[in-house]
Amino acid sequence: MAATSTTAKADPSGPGDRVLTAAQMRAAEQHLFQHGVDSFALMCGAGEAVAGHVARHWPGRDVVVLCGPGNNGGDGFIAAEALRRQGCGVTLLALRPIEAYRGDAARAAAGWQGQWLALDAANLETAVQPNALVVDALFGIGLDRSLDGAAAAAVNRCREAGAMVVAVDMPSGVSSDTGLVMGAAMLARQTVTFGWLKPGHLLLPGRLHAGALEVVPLAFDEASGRAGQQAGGPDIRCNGPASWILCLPRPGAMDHKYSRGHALVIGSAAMSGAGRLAARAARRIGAGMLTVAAPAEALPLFMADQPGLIARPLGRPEDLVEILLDSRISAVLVGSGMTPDAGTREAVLNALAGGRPVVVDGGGLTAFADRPQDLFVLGRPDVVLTPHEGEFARLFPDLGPELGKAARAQQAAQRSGATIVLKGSDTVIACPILRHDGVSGRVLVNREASPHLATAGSGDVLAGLVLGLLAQRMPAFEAAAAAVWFHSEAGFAAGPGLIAEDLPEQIPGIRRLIAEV
Ligand SMILES: NC(=O)C1=CN([C@@H]2O[C@H](COP(=O)(O)OP(=O)(O)OC[C@H]3O[C@@H](n4cnc5c(N)ncnc54)[C@H](O)[C@@H]3O)[C@@H](O)[C@H]2O)[C@@H](O)CC1
Ligand SMILES: Nc1ncnc2c1ncn2[C@@H]1O[C@H](COP(=O)(O)OP(=O)(O)O)[C@@H](O)[C@H]1O
Ligand SMILES: [K+]
Repeated sequence: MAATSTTAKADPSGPGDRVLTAAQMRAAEQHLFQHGVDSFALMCGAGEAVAGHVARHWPGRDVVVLCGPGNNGGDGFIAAEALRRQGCGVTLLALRPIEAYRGDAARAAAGWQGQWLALDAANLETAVQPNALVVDALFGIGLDRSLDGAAAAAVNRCREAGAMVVAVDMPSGVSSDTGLVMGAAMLARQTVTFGWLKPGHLLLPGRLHAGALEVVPLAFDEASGRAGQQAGGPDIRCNGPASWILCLPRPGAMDHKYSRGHALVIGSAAMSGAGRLAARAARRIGAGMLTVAAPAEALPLFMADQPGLIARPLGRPEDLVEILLDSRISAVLVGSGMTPDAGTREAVLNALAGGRPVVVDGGGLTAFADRPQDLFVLGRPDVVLTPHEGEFARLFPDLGPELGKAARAQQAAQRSGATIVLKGSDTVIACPILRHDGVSGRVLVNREASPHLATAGSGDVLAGLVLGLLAQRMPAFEAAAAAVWFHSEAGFAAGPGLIAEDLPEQIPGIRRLIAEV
């Protein structure tokens, strides 16, 4: 079931759940070197770990090792020699002549006792036979341009031959910071990485190229991870209960329905289903009280669906202002199922002016496409914007995919002053608050979600989950992250054939499992 599988999925995230960019990784490495760790010993540890991984998964199999020009290639030489010594048939193809290697990679290359073959078309064709086992040690975190020439030919040959690829650190061709494919990229069955996961292992399409992940800690420890992240860039982590469980609301004996949070959903007549789904989700995640404010003609639909909610008519914009005079309302959702027009814009602005935490979703986001600045209320991290890619592009047209999803969400959070949930199979949650220790902001990447969530109304459920947690006074970044996690767990639990209506009904079971942790 979902929550158990998530526990299993959380294991390979290495020491802690940090995710380091290439620059942070290099800073972590420097920290180790300053504390007496030898760089060649680190490379030997990496290469031997790769050899161990291959020997464990494919005992006795012949293997082709492809070595690039830098330290990733260095890891490859060490792995190749370790496998050769264990008696495996190893064919090694190197992108450079041996005399071109420098530093630790040169030392590792000198230790290779087998035949030196150039990585060229002829050798590739001979060595990479159908179903070959290939260790990809071409490029790791040092990839700085698109693959071409022999490296691109190696990717093509492995693909043509249906080779089983084990990637060293990164599948070559995938940017470790963005997860984007640079020209061409290996499609690995498994990736063995060092220290911590990199954003490119989690973000699409990199996640699909990396396959199953194994993180080998080597000498990296908490202090070097912290030093790495403090060197610059965001504090990126995998989204999971560790990031928010301490502030997940739990009802107590002294609670009553109002103290558990009074959530307000602004519903629409045109697409009432969105508000109904969101309301259901907010209640299932624990909001004690839920009011829907919607055009009078839609109210019977809400009431028939859910006898436990309160429905109030919303005719003129002032009605919302009046409803918000009720100080017990502790969070508001606006935009789900609403048309992106001037009326919706006014509703969003009125909701924001109410001073309560607000989730702005769907039409509430697109309504600001031609004036995004009007939506950006700086200093309001309790405002959560939940765009999918299309909505994001309308609000932040200059933050294009080439920046990578983690950086895009982080920059959007800084610009808007709001908590950002950039949705997808690799949903990223970004906090606008800068940390005191020089780390430029917190970012969580949701590792995986059920593709069955790609169905109409699923985003409305997510918005309702965020609302329900905000209403219970969970801090916005944690509420958004927990909602994304519950949503993806609900997707796994409901499984094939799920419709959005199923998702809120999965929440109590998942919540129960969390309580047991
Ligand atoms: N940083 C660490 O903490 C550790 C790093 N190790 C290994 O070292 C790797 C990083 O090594 P490097 O910094 O040398 O980087 P890489 O070996 O990933 O690649 C850099 C080299 O490739 C060249 N290059 C980059 N893109 C290219 C392209 N598209 N076509 C042709 N050449 C290209 C660069 O000019 C440079 O020579 C890691 O990925 C990992 O495998 C491990 O040995 C142990 C720990
Ligand atoms: N392929 C996918 N795999 C996993 N999750 C997905 C996938 N596609 C969409 N989702 C998730 O489903 C939800 C869809 O939201 P959204 O696009 O707003 O749809 P709607 O407005 O129809 O509810 C988001 O939470 C998103 O992260
Ligand atoms: K690689």
